[in-house]
Amino acid sequence: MKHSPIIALDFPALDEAFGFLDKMPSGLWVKVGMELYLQNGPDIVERVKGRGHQVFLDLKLHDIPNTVGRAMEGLARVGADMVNVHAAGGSEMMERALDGLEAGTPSGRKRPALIAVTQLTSTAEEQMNREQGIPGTLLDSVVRYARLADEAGMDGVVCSVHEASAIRDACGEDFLKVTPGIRLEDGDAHDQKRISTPADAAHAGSTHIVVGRAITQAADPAAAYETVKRQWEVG
Ligand SMILES: O=c1ccn([C@@H]2O[C@H](COP(=O)(O)O)[C@@H](O)[C@H]2O)c(=O)[nH]1
Repeated sequence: MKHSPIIALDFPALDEAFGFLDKMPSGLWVKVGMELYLQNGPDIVERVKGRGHQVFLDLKLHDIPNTVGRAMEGLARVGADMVNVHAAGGSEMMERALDGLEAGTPSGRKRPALIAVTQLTSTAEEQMNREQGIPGTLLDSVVRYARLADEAGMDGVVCSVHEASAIRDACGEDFLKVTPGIRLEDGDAHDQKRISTPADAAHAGSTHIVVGRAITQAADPAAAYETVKRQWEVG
């Protein structure tokens, strides 16, 4: 199932993020990442949600199982709709993250979706082989992490569009495939290595696309958002 594009609110300050949102339609999916969260604190999530948006809190937790489990218990109270960890932390860490999230979610509130980052979209295969010491193809590594995440009870993964269809085959249609690295045709890749267009993402079976600079740095962000949304919906 395709969800609305998630806009990455990669701004340092609250007033910049809200200034941006003032120009955008209501009822968006937005992503609060480390930049905004660490400089503005947990309240940022409720404040963005108070404006009628759904929030993916992208903190990519990666630590020992006990630490991640306890951190997730706290994060469950912050009010995000989706949170994440790094699959490289291992199955025990992911299981403890899920336990923490379930324990911390206030009664009557839906548990946030929990997804695991496979290989960052800024990682290229050669770099993975050389720097992480993981041999073989990037696709194999991503699918392996996706299976591990599925077995640990995660609701889905963060991957690039290039791996989405293989993950659908391995983990099923309902397993979330949240895909950053989205660019409009001929857009600047910046630091991303595995990029794709919204239409490619729709064809590959992404369930969510995450779009930052292609919208936030556009001359007309609202128009750029509409273009992304149209291409994603039409596929
Ligand atoms: O593998 C990953 C995981 C997370 N991200 C995040 O998505 C956005 C992408 O921003 P762009 O400006 O569209 O490149 C950004 O917030 C990253 O932290 C990712 O890119 N890749």
